Amino acid sequence: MKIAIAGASGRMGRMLVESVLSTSDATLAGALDIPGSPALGQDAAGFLGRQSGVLVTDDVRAALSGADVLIDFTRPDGTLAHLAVARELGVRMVIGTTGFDDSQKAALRQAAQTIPVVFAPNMSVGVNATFKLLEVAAKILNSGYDIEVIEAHHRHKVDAPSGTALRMGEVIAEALGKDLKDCAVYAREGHTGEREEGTIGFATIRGGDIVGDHTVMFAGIGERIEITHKSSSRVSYAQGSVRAARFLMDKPAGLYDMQDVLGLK
Ligand SMILES: NC(=O)C1=CN([C@@H]2O[C@H](COP(=O)(O)OP(=O)(O)OC[C@H]3O[C@@H](n4cnc5c(N)ncnc54)[C@H](OP(=O)(O)O)[C@@H]3O)[C@@H](O)[C@H]2O)C=CC1
Ligand SMILES: O=C(O)C1=N[C@H](C(=O)O)C[C@H](O)C1
Repeated sequence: MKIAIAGASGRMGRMLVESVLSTSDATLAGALDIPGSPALGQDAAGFLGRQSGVLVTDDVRAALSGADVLIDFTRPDGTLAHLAVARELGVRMVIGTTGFDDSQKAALRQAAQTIPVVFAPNMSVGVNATFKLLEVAAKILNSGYDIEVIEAHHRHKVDAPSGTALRMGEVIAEALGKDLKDCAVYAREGHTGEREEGTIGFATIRGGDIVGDHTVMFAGIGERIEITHKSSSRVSYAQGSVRAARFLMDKPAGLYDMQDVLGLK
């Protein structure tokens, strides 16, 4: 697999460069970053003290020209711009970026009619297993339990709640036969009144270098159940992304997620 990486000098981009270079069936085919990035013109593996022979560029076409798959962990507007070029060139995409609004998600779905795309808010096997556990828990604890999703991330994260927390909410809502849009409570402040039955609450913590923690609490009377996943390194996201790239190699156009990649559907 010839893999290009967008956001190559970002936190995930660097982890992806390292993962691709250490994967025997993968080669680094391109490294993209945003215009003005100090990484432009540098070797993509320079931060590791290594030479990959791939220079970081802001020329999307050049970065994608020799690639089978683009792995993109950037920002929604950047991802959609890269997706337009990937679609033209027939390059598959693995998208880990979070924070898309509904119209941006619609644009993504449309592009996936032409090229195969894996789009997932969390590429780790552990989080995807947790989604399954939540589905089971929500079905069993379907009444008498108040559901709260609590997430914590590093101080640099720009979107909230995290894409993973939102997906957890969607998985739970779906298991309960609801739409998250109708039952989510994203903020509480001041005189909020009592908790409304059947809602799913979200709480966000931002601080330091926390990689990514998610807890779902099912709070009943006399007991509560908590299902927690904690990331201690971004390596699981990067390895999941490479696995997703491999999955896409023989897939037709369409929108896939990590549950498809891991065979959990
Ligand atoms: N699905 C998953 O498993 C995971 C998803 N994520 C998501 O991935 C995204 C990136 O996270 P992270 O690596 O921590 O972020 P960083 O800010 O560290 O990296 C983002 C990279 O993209 C570049 N960039 C920023 N804006 C644009 C743009 N408009 N167009 C092109 N490139 C751009 C940045 O350049 P510059 O620094 O110069 O601005 C940087 O190189 C986030 O949305 C995050 O939530 C993160 C971890 C796991
Ligand atoms: O920004 C991050 O760091 C992460 N973002 C993803 C999200 O929004 O869920 C995945 C992971 O939690 C790390």
